[in-house]
Amino acid sequence: MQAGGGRLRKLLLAAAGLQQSFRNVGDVLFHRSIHNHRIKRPSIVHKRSTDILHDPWFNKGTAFPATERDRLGLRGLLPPKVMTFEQQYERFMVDFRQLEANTTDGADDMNALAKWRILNRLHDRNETLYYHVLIKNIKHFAPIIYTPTIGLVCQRYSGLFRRPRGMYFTADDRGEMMSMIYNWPAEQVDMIVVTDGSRILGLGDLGAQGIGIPIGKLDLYVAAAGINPQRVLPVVIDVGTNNQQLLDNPQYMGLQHPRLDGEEYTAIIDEFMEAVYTRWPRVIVQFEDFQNKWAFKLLQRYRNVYRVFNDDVQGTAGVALAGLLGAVRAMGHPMEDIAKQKIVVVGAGSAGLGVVNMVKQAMMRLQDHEKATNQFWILDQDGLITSSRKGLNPDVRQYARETDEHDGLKEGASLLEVVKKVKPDVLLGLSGCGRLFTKEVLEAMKESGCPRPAIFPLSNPTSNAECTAIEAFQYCGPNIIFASGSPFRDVDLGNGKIGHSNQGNNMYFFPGIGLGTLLSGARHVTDGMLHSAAECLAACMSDEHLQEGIIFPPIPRIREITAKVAAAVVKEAVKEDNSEGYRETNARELRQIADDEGELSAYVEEHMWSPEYSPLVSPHSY
Ligand SMILES: NC(=O)C1=CN([C@@H]2O[C@H](COP(=O)(O)OP(=O)(O)OC[C@H]3O[C@@H](n4cnc5c(N)ncnc54)[C@H](O)[C@@H]3O)[C@@H](O)[C@H]2O)C=CC1
Ligand SMILES: CC(=O)C(=O)O
Ligand SMILES: [Mg+2]
Repeated sequence: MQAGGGRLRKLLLAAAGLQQSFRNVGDVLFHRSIHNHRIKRPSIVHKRSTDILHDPWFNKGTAFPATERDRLGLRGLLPPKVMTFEQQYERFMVDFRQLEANTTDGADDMNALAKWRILNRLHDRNETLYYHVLIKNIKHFAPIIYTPTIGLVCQRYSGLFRRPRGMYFTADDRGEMMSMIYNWPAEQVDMIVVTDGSRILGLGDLGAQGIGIPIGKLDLYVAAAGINPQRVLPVVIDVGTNNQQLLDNPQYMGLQHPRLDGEEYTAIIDEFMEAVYTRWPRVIVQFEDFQNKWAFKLLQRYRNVYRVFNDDVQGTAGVALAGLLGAVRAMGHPMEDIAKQKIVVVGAGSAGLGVVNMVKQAMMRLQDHEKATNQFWILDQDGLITSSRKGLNPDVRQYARETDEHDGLKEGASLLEVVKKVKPDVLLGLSGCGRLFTKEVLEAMKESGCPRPAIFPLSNPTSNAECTAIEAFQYCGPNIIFASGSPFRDVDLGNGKIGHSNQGNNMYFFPGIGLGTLLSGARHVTDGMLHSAAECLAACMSDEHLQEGIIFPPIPRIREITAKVAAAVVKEAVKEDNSEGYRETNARELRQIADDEGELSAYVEEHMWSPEYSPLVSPHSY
């Protein structure tokens, strides 16, 4: 009997063990008591003792209350003092501030890397506290877990790697991906950010080390969009690298052969997509930092089949469009006047072309501007693109300037020549090439005649920005509207005046697109949803702020702004009849909710995860 009971217990334990390998999806759910009190529902943990302390999802460290210490076999395994969540937060921040104070003489990047290490260790230990720290200090920490520091982290990732995060699919996994995907411990995944590491920020091909970017983007999904961190998955698809330094580096942790290309490459991405959508049919996949050669092709290949978008092409476009609409209003014109702006874009890659396409569509939407393509002058590394350029792909050809135009600009004209002749209103950099907006270029912009020229050096990280905020204000004058991809400090213009430095980064956009797509259950991410999001982001700014040159909301408001953007996305998806509903809310109910602004924002906010501890109960203890 006893032996049989023992076997049964073993079987039950084995079953529990199996469950252990699947994390308990910790949606924050509240129960309303009969007295209408909000009571936190417990999470069931299929672990005990030190296994709980080593699981960042369940670990509360010193905050485990005495009852849980008894219930979960933790008594004696922690220092005696039971701390509150806020006390833990304070303890972390005190320690962190001490480090900052003690390393101010260190090199900037060492300082930033040290901060990243500390945050990363907290992430590994206690996810709830990590996201609390991140959300409360988003302005201070976004530059660490995201651009610019994450660029440095990616460059050094083979050395920095300690504990795995996310999944690696490689060219060697062909034929295995459909089963590999089940190695991921979460039963449900809502958001995947995937890169092939081929163009990480403006830093080029970093191969498997590019995993830092999906991790950073998904941290923002959690912090800004309230996506449950148990339901996100960062992925790198490693098809090799063409970066010679990585190929030669014995410490490099990726595949050390040249990148696969052509049909071999697409077969790998196809297999990955099929695997992902077989296991999680409703997941949203964000493509990130794919080289230009593949970014548009993959987007076209999948956008009508799966719930996907490309952040560099579409996210950047959305944020740049919102910024330009703001700049037009700051000039004292109505938004529709965007159609009259003369826009010089440096960089004809995924981001540059994505922006131009979306701004063109906005010009046509807002002002029925048939010749919208005429408003753009696009340069790449060979200078101004004209119709006499050989081998132009059709996406770029539509914007190529005619060489017989009255301004007399020739094929390959330099940026300085273009700015001098065109006298643009907007100068936008998405070249990945630092310092292209030279003193002379900026001075020429000052002479353009535009009362408030927009200077947008959007390339990342900071070292790749086309100019700094100080340079822009110094050479182009105090009236400019300035936005950069990575953050710069505001500039002291003297006489108590401030030159505002906006961060024009897709971080204001992609979290709302992802959240809105999720909560609407949209079948596809449509252009209409992207435009509604951009117009919503632009509308977040008051005329007073715009007059001061502030065209994007401050980073600490990112969660509130993301909720608004997500609501605009849900509304548009419903309007387009592209929405299937989400969880218990079906498409019909969602239509009713979307009709009422208050109900819609409550619906969005209700579904945003916040870092809070929930009581833990173990099946072994009842
Ligand atoms: N602020 C933001 O939210 C975002 C910024 N970016 C940044 O934009 C940059 C470009 O990204 P992608 O378009 O994806 O790269 P890409 O590689 O697809 O395109 C780069 C383009 O810049 C051109 N270029 C390179 N050197 C140049 C030079 N010296 N003069 C003129 N043009 C030059 C290339 O010919 C190419 O057309 C990166 O630094 C990236 O970090 C990208 C996405 C979002
Ligand atoms: C911000 C971003 O997506 C990039 O620089 O690639
Ligand atoms: Mg990117």
